Amino acid sequence: MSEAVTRVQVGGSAGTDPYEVLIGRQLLGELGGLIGDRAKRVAVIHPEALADTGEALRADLAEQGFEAVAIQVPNAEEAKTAEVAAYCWKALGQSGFTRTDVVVGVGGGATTDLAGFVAATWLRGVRWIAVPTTVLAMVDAAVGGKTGINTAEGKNLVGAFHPPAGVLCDLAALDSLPVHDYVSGLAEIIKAGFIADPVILDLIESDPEAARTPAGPHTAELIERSIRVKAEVVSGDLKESGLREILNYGHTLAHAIEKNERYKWRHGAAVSVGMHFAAELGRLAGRLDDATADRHRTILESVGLPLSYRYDQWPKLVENMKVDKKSRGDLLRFIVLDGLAKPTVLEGPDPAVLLAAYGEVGE
Ligand SMILES: NC(=O)c1ccc[n+]([C@@H]2O[C@H](COP(=O)([O-])OP(=O)(O)OC[C@H]3O[C@@H](n4cnc5c(N)ncnc54)[C@H](O)[C@@H]3O)[C@@H](O)[C@H]2O)c1
Ligand SMILES: O=C(O)C(=O)C[C@@H](O)[C@H](O)[C@H](O)COP(=O)(O)O
Ligand SMILES: [Zn+2]
Repeated sequence: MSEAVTRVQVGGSAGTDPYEVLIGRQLLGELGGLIGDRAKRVAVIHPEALADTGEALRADLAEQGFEAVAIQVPNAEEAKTAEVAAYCWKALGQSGFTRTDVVVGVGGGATTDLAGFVAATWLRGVRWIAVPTTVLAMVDAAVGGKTGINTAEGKNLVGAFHPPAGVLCDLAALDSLPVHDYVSGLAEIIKAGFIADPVILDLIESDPEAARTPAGPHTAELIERSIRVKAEVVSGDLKESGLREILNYGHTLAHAIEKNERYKWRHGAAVSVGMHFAAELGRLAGRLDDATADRHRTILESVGLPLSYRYDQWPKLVENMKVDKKSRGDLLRFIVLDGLAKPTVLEGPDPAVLLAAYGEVGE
């Protein structure tokens, strides 16, 4: 008997095509149907770490009658470059990829961001399907249509809003994920807890050690709740004209750290430090109560996420934050909390307050 599949709908308002996020096990049988009859060719973009998965998918799609190619890209952030995107465009061109053909991105958030970007830009936009294989990609990166690559100047500076035609979250994929990567994804789950769904925080706090593994008792619920938070936000504001900015909680500093580390840090680890900073900023700005601010440290630390970054790097981080997409002119803007699940924008904080908040984070 097949296990239950949960379906979460995304979009469908304001002229966007709705699509579904499927959460369950053994979901890859759904792929052919999502690709549809109009496609002749399918490109499966996958990272080196998932070479076997990528090849198995390609072979399966070929058996179903598609002209299927597998495009292997580097692991992690090394895939999110203009050079790798160009390599993928070349492979699509050589396969004769047309507007009815489909890209499938299988992997972590770096791979799905790249695959979505390649799909957004090829022929000015072809359909794509996300098959996220990390917890972070399931709960965040693969949902919502933000696609893109990094440049030397900053994180995700080149990209497009291009929602997928469907998202398949096969929980079985998480079993092969290194614990470091699993825990990194918990940062975005905790983010969803602080900005919108505090039950997420209660579930993690009930057994932080168990939350660190896919075998934990609340894994499926944590993933589903986080996807529902993301789905609701992006359904109301696909192109980030307002509400969607709350998903950037902790990201202003996080992206500055990632750039400073030349994209060698895991995104979730940087978001963890970034949320710690945002909590201190909220507290010092007089917005956030002490208990909720302190809760950030406790919960992030309890699952093994980092809280600190190098104090002496502050001037560089400030420079990096200026290219954050939420900036307007010379004004830095941060998402902070007015209380639990009450995200808001803090515009142009006093540099002294920013430094004081970083004083709590820097080591
Ligand atoms: N588009 C969005 O809305 C959005 C949201 C959040 C994060 N992101 C982006 O997502 C990226 C981070 O994604 P991530 O945390 O998934 O990291 P990742 O994609 O870098 O994956 C981490 C590592 O795990 C490997 N891997 C993936 N699945 C595996 C599996 N099942 N078993 C073993 N190894 C596996 C990858 O090849 C990589 O080496 C960042 O670039 C971030 O900017 C985008
Ligand atoms: O979907 C969003 O919107 C987010 O901000 C989710 C973030 O977790 C994600 O890291 C996103 O890629 C950041 O977007 P950016 O526009 O700040 O690059
Ligand atoms: Zn993120």
